[in-house]
Amino acid sequence: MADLAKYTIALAGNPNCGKTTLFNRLTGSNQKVGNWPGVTIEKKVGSYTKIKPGTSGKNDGDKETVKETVNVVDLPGIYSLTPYSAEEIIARNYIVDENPDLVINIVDATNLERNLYLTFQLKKLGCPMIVALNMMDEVEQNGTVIDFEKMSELLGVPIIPISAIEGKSFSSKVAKLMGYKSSKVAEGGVERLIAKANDILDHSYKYFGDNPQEIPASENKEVLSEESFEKKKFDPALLKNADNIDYDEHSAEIYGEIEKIVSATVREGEKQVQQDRTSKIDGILTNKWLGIPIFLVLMFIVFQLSFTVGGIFTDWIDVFFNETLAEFVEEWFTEAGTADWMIDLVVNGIIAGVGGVLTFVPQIFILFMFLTLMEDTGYMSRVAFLLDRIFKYIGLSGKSFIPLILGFGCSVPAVMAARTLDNEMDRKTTIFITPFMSCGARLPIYALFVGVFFSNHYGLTMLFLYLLGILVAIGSAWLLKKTIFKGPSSPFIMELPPYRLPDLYTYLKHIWEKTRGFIIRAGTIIFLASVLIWFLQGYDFSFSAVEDSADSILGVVGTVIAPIFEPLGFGDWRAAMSLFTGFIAKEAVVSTIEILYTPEDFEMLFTPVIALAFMVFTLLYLPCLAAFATIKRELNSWKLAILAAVYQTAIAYVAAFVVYRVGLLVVQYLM
Ligand SMILES: Nc1nc2c(ncn2[C@@H]2O[C@H](COP(=O)(O)OP(=O)(O)OP(=O)(O)O)[C@@H](O)[C@H]2O)c(=O)[nH]1
Ligand SMILES: [Mg+2]
Repeated sequence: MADLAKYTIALAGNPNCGKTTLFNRLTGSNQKVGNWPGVTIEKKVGSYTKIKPGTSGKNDGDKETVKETVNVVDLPGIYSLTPYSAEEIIARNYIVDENPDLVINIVDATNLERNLYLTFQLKKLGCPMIVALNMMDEVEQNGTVIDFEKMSELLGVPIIPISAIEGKSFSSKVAKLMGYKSSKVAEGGVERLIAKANDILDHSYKYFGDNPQEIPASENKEVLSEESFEKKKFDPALLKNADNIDYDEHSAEIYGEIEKIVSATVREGEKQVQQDRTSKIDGILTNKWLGIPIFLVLMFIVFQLSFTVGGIFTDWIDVFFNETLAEFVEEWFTEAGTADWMIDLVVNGIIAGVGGVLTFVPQIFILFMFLTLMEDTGYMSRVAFLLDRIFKYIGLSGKSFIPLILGFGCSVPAVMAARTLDNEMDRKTTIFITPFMSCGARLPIYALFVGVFFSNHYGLTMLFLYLLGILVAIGSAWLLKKTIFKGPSSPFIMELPPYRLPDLYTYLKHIWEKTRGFIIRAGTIIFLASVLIWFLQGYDFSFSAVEDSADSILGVVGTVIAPIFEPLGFGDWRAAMSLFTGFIAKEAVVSTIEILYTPEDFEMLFTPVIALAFMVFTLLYLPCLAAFATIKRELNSWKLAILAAVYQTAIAYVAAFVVYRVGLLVVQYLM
């Protein structure tokens, strides 16, 4: 098999038209799909293999099968080739500069008028292309009929109707089970699309030019002989002018043309299934008064579920690590005559540290289930819409809310998602405030503390922490927009996609990927952090073992630092050091606590008020190393990145102080 890719196909289309869904189907990848525009912000490359023409003589002894690799590039969505924001420029430049051998232009068939504009521009550019008319399942549900052949003739490009979500095999069966009306027209569409793409690649058919007459009619396509076969790119000279083309020239005429094509080829159905469903659901979920309370109640339910349902599994895992596994290893090692320090490292370092984090996998899993569902159904863009009113008031675009919600998962992709904001000041502000959104890695910290100190009010305490994060983010945005990132904000133009059932297969795969990521972190970075913490708490500066961990390296350093946190209630050196290891990864706070504290000490040194102040501090203080590095990269400035970290930590300090003091007063007067 050839190692180097022989061909490259680029997937181009409007935002939210299903490019990544198709990409995942074509290449077996698992890139992020979500029901809102602007999910993909970087180009992603995957590949599939095809058989080299003339080599597939199955029973022909002479000819072995030679496979060729076709690279498929998933691009961010664009409305036109005159792009505005960073991720649109990536997509546009890829098509213009990298000369892909073929562009598959994915068109949302439920929204032809808007989507075909890009098709016209791609034609203007002159690259070889096919149109994949996606979402055919939805088109058919409405009873709409499209005359593809005629449309293909009028447009001058081959058109293949597909339903990327039904894709192939397992997924399509699950899609049906989930209530998807499978699309008759699009059945096998993805396979037909691949065949057509291969056909074009094999024969270097050139479908391009503004002039449909130039497109070879199917019967007199130039078929290359096997010997003379060589990869032929379309004439790059055509693209030399790519930068000089005024893509928006004659846009009124183009829209006129599109209207003609659509009215000549589309017979609208009677029903408007998606629209009706969407407006019904939106009547409640985006209601002016009910919208936000419903969102809060949903969050509360999720936290409560993660505690009650996840809690059952959490207990089992806890018993497994702290009793079954720890005892087994200890016995086994003792019998084998393993050195005491080694037993201590494995049992009290690794098992306690890594196990302490893994205990919370079920809780994380349930939270991810909800967040992913929010993203996949389209509810997330509604929340953005609801909060737009508040955001507008503070001068920030509602678009900022998407990176913010992604921040509930992990700050790294969330900070990157701020690229979708075209306004530079809005983008920087969003990057600054995204880490205030409580990421998944912080959940184990709360789960640990809330489980011990607030088990009767689990959902409420969690909701309080998450809301505090949101409020601090909003307040900070207001402050930043008034000071260092002054400037007008761009209007919110995100369209609300129709509600869609997620494709169960992709959905489960996404949750699994996220959970797996969490488990892998526990096995790698938390593993190493646990070993390090174990060493630092067991040895002093001359590397000799210490009896009392207060004399250890960690103990000595911690004792110097701890007074800083005294006013916040947790001036204990162990708590202080856990905040430091938390910079490596947030879960390491839990590992450190598990390694350093005995359960008795833990419950004695923390009270509910101190626990709350501690959680508030971990919620708001500087994010982990990976997030910090991302912030630095995206802001492209050490100065700003450090400023962000200092700002976040200062806010955390003040907030934890307030919570602690107010908490003490409340306890004093009420209890
Ligand atoms: N009903 C239906 N939904 C689809 C189909 N293809 C994609 N979707 C859904 O459309 C939404 C958007 O899909 P994506 O693949 O993320 O779209 P994209 O074009 O990559 O979007 P951006 O990366 O934001 O530009 C998701 O909710 C998909 O599940 C389809 O054929 N039928
Ligand atoms: Mg995408």
